[in-house]
Amino acid sequence: MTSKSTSLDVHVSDVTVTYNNGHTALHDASFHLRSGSICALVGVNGSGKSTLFKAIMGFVRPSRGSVTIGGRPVKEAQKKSWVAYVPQSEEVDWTFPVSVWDVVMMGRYGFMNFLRTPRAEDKRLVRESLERVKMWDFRDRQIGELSGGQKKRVFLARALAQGGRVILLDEPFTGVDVKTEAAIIELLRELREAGHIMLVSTHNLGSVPEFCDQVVLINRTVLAFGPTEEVFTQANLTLAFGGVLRQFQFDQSTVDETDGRAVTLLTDDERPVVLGRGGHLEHRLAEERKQGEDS
Ligand SMILES: Nc1ncnc2c1ncn2[C@@H]1O[C@H](COP(=O)(O)OP(=O)(O)OP(=O)(O)O)[C@@H](O)[C@H]1O
Repeated sequence: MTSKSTSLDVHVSDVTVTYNNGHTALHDASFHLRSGSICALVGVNGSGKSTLFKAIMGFVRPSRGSVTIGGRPVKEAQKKSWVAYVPQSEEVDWTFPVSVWDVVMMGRYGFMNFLRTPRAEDKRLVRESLERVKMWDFRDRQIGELSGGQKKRVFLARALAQGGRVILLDEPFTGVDVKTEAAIIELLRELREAGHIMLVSTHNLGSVPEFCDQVVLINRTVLAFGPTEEVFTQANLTLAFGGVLRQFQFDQSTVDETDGRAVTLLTDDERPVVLGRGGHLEHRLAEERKQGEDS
C-alpha cells in the first residue's frame, strides 16, 4: 500500500483503444488528474466511458498512447491495488450468495496469499470501511437484499478496504435517492481531502458542479477537459450530447417577476444543470453567495 502522501497522478496520453472486432471505441484521449481531486466523466451511451475505465484499470491495452499512475504503468498500479473500481449496478450478479462482509473483504484479496485467509489487518480494514459508509450493521446481509443506495455504499467500502488511491465510480447515483446521493458526495469530498483521485462517470449533470473540480467530456475522444466552470458550458454540453440533451429556457421567475433572472436548464433526463443568463453555473454562484453571507 502507498502512504497517504504519495502522489499518484493519473496521466492519460493520446490513448486509442481498438477492440478485437476492429471497433475503435476511443481515440487520442488525453487528460491529467491530480491527487486530491474529483473529476466527472460525462458522455452519451457508447461514448467510451467504460472503455476509458478499463484502460485505467489495465483491462484493455491501448493500441496507441499510454496511461500512467504515479508515473508507473497501469500493470504495476494494478499489482499494487492502487486503482479501485465501483461498478454500475447492472454489472453485478445480485443473486450470487455473498454477504456484505464478503464483498468488502474482496477488496483485500490482492494482499492475501492464494488461500485467501484474512489476517487481523484485513478484518480491521473491512470493519473500518463498512463503518465509514455506515453499512457495518448490514455486514451479514446478502448483497442482493440491499437497496440500490446501500449496494453502492458497499462497493465504495470495498474500494476503501482495497486502499485504492484512484477510485473509478461508474454511475454512482443511478437508482439512489437524494439523501443517499448527498451522503455519497460527502464521502467523496472526504476522500478528496485525504488525497484520493476520483473519476466519476455520471449522467446526473446537475450534481456535477456540486462536487466535481474537473470534467472530462467524452465522445469516442476527449471533447473537452478542464475545470468544471470552464467545461460545463451550454456549447460543450450540446457538443457532447447533441440531440439527446433537452434544453428549457425560462426568461422569468414565476416566484418573483422582477428578480430579473433568466435560466437555462440542460438535461439528459436526470437532474438538470442550471445555467444563468450569462451561461454561468447557477450552483457555483449560489454557493459563493452563501459563503459570502457566512463569512
Ligand atoms: N469488448 C468489446 N468489443 C467490441 N466493442 C466493444 C467492446 N466493449 C465496448 N465496445 C463498443 O465500444 C463503444 C464504447 O463502449 P463503452 O462501453 O466504453 O461505452 P460507455 O460510454 O461506457 O457506454 P454506457 O454509457 O452505455 O455504459 C461502444 O460502441 C461499444 O459497443
